Amino acid sequence: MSVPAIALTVCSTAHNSCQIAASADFDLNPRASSVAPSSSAAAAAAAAAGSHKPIVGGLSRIFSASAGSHAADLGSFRHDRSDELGSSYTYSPSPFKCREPSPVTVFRGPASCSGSGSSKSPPFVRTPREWMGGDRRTGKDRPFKGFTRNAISSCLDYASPDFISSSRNTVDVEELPFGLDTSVIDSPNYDPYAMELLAGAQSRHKIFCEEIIIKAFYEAERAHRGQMRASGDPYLKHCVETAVLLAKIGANTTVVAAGLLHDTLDDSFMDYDHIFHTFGAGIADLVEGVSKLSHLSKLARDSNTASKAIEADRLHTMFLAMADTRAVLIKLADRLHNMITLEALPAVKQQRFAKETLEIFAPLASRLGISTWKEHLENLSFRHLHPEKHRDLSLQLMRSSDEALVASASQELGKALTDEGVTYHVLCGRHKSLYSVYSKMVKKKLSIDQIHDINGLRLIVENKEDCHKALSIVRRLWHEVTGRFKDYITCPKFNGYQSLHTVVMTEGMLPLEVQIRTKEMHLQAEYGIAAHWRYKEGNSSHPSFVLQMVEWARWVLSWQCETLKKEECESLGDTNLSTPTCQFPSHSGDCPYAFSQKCGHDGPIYAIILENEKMSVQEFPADTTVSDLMDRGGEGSPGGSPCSFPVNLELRPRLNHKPVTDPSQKLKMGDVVELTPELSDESLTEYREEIQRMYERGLALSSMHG
Ligand SMILES: Nc1nc2c(ncn2[C@@H]2O[C@H](COP(=O)(O)OP(=O)(O)OP(=O)(O)O)[C@@H](O)[C@H]2O)c(=O)[nH]1
Ligand SMILES: Nc1ncnc2c1ncn2[C@@H]1O[C@H](COP(=O)(O)OP(=O)(O)OP(=O)(O)O)[C@@H](O)[C@H]1O
Repeated sequence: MSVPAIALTVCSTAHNSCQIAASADFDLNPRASSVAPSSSAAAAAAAAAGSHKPIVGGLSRIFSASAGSHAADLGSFRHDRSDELGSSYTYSPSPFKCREPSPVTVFRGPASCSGSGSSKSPPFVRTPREWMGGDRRTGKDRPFKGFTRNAISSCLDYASPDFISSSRNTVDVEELPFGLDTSVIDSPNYDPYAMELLAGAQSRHKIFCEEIIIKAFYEAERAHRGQMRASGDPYLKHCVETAVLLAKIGANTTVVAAGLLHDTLDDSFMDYDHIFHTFGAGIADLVEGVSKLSHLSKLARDSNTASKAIEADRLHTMFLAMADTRAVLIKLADRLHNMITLEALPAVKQQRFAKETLEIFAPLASRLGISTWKEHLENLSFRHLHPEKHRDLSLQLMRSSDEALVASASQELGKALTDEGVTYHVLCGRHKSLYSVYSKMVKKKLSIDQIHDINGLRLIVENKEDCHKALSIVRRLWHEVTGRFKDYITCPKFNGYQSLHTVVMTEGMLPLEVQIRTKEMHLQAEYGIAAHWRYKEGNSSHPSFVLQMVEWARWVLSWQCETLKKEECESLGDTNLSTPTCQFPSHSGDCPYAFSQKCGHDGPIYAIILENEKMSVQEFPADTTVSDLMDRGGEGSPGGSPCSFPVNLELRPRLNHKPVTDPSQKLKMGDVVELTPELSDESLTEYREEIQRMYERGLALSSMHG
């Protein structure tokens, strides 16, 4: 596939730069540093992602004390679905729930939705101005009025150059650019913690000052009010943290708003229509996409798909193929925050989530090129799956890696290159992540002392000649370790990978791997056949449509993450910010990224087959219909349906939770097909009788208890 190089370049290093920006937030983060002669992507991303302006004075201070440390978060976790419930849960359904709510959350205190659960009409049918009710005029009896208004005014004035000196620290609600639900703000049960969360988010990323984001925040607050996580944290915190993760990798307002609302469909009274009417189709579809992915993930977890390599691999592909890539991004952020706060769950569930994260979500992050998230997900999973190994290796790594080494070596090399007149595009470094070190030791049966790339530098120069000049400078600066030099430029790897590699000994007697390549070689190493995610996935051979799809997904993300894209383009000396010619996710016929056009007729389809509540991810030819699926009964398994039902039982297929009315309907990637044997009339009668008996027993019991 011909892929415009620059757009793809952006994605890759953009994520490297955000790796740096995000590193302040996570203690398990890969520590990376970079020096670039042109505007440093790292510094710029750090500035964009971590702008800590004191916009709400005391508020932001309160927040940073509590939310700045993720260690403090390690007590909370979102319970993912009904089966995860322990007996300690209380659950109070709202009359406004449009779909069966998932008992994911623990409801404490007044278990109402939006504080309006007792109202006769859904709160969101009122106009925004109607929300301004009585005490808006009087200004009385608003427990957190000043508090709330300060937060809001600060955020609205945030971009103003004279904000700091401005004496105006409140704003009238009339001035807000959209109607605010003041019933939420004024509710006697209102928790100031929500405003602290908003102010804290604003201090961490300026996107939280945008109208649409504030609006999404209030809707999320309304939806999740009264819901708590297992740790005791308000549920809203999870939504905010998910959105902050997205903001920090440069996601745009649509994605961040959908991140705030990502659990509303599954875990609150809110429905698609409400989100659609309030925010439009873009955000509503994304939230729905995340909900769909959550359901699939739950099915996969129940069926232990993570342990079945082929099915797990199909699942990655399916996730990318069936949903808007941005929904996958939100799901990944959701999972990352859940992993950060995994401690609150019982050990068995920690294991299950950690395994699924390692097998399904970390590879997805890798495919999308979000290396920071990938490493976090892996490290956190590793810590839960192998706590002792994690601890031992952490201790060993403290000896083998030096925080300052990569940064100082990078500076030293940068200076030497400049002195010798060798121009370069990027000079960056990284410390190998804990899990990556562990995997390499296991895979290659090595001790930690035999891992030479724990500290690494990468230099991207203009041409081959400069590669060799740079190599000789490296050799002059440090002692080269014998036998570690590899010239993949003269002898490219079988997949076309090209680069010069060497290992040198630094002053502190720690090895340092140096990779030197040109821009073109780097693109090949990030996006071509030699792409890093494929290299890391090892021998797995993917159909071409999967490769195209991953390329497309990565590119779309880089396009969605505007900040990063721009910075990265600049850091590679290119400002050609090409945008797609067609509207995501559909493509015009001539769109070079229209992978679906190419694979539409001959690419296989992966669908989820549910039988007897057991799930499998199966592959079918492109044109498979529901009736083909039914007819396959007996082909694969003697006397059975595609999986296990005997042919003499008529199956009642349901496609994506609805009965199939047209069996000639074609299956699509990611479809969920339920095959349930038809119950005989006698069985149905028995079921009805049993239900009647249960009902009567219930009546008798309730009359006994008055
Ligand atoms: N993207 C990409 N990177 C590669 C590929 N092969 C090697 N690399 C990079 O180069 C590094 C070192 O590779 P090699 O010099 O071949 O080293 P090795 O044979 O794996 O042995 P070690 O240095 O001990 O890991 C890896 O850690 C990767 O970062 C490839 O096919 N694609
Ligand atoms: N010497 C280096 N300098 C800078 N970045 C590097 C270097 N080596 C690898 N990277 C990048 O660091 C990220 C993490 O890579 P990781 O350490 O997990 O694997 P790897 O070193 O590339 O491969 P392997 O573990 O097989 O040696 C990837 O984006 C990779 O491209």
